[in-house]
Amino acid sequence: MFVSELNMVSFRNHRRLFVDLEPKMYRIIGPNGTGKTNFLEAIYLAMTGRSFKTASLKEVIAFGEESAFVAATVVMDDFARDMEITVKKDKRRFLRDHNPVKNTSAYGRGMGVVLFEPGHLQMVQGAPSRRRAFIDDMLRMLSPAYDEAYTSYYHVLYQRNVVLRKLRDMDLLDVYDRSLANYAAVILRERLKFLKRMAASVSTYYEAIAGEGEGLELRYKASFPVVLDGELETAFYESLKQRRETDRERGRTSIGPHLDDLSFLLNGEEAKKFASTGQIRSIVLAMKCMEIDRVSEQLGEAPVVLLDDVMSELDEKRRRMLLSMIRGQCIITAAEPMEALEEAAEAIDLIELKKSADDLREEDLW
Ligand SMILES: Nc1ncnc2c1ncn2[C@@H]1O[C@H](COP(=O)(O)OP(=O)(O)OP(=O)(O)O)[C@@H](O)[C@H]1O
Repeated sequence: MFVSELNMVSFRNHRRLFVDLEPKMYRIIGPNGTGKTNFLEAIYLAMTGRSFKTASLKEVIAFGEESAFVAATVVMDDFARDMEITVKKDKRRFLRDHNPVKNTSAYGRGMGVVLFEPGHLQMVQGAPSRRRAFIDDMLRMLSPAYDEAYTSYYHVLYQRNVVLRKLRDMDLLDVYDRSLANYAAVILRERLKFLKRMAASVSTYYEAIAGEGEGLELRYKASFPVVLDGELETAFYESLKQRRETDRERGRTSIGPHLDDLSFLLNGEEAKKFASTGQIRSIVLAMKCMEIDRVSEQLGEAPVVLLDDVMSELDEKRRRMLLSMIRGQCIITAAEPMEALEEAAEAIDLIELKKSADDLREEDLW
């Protein structure tokens, strides 16, 4: 899969930019603040309908403008798809092959894009939300059923929390508990199935990167007692029911997939507490390699890979390992030139692109 054309207008600091791309590796090297990450954000947004920088899409509108526009032609299975997003202050429009699409799930269906940015290096030691986000983002891309359960779960969770804080309506709370249990069971089953499948591949990658014969294991840490037979939904509902009073005092739901965590064990010890910086980087890299593999396997073709400023965080061996994992289109940003990139990737010059986009006529863009 690859992006063959990318077009943006009033997108962050890019007033106008148009580029033709091929299914190969590109590098964008330039000083801080030139818009390298914004360029990757535009690709990610055009493919998925979501930004990896913000939940509030209107932030992508260039300062002082009324709207932002980003469009990409994505070639998948030798078939070109036109993806187009317009964001205004109070509304947004998603078009897939020129047809309006209501939600991001339908918009980005079948699109494969893997992002690796410095924040991901916090996956092992950072807050549990980072680990959940890693699994959730991947599963949402791979499984429409997961995506649906995930969106519904957070919607119901919000409503349950409102009832806990403001109302004393037990019947309503019961309706939310049953609904939450239904979505939680889907989320949990899919997460556990996924972890079981990916554990072996992550540990193989880890050994290849670290090369020290250390065993890496992944463990799911649930916030409530998990039963693994068909009773999961009922068991979670009962746990929620028992917690109603405590949850009411706290004003929030104290168990569920929104609080679960993942832990990494190196030779049986918690990596979060004991691993060295190098070992932690190897774990994250192993997770990313697994992600690229998994998305390729699911889609039957290599995803678009976006590497934002991570090369300088990796040593030469890990850089080369990562580059060797990438089969299809990949766009890599860095503030400074580096040997591995000069050899492997073609340059994209944002300044030159901006100059040539200035020559485009208005009607070519909208
Ligand atoms: N909505 C917006 N409108 C205009 N400019 C914006 C907007 N949002 C961010 N910017 C500008 O974009 C620039 C940051 O761009 P970006 O993060 O892509 O830089 P970068 O080249 O990746 O830099 P670094 O190497 O530091 O990561 C900043 O100068 C910021 O002010």
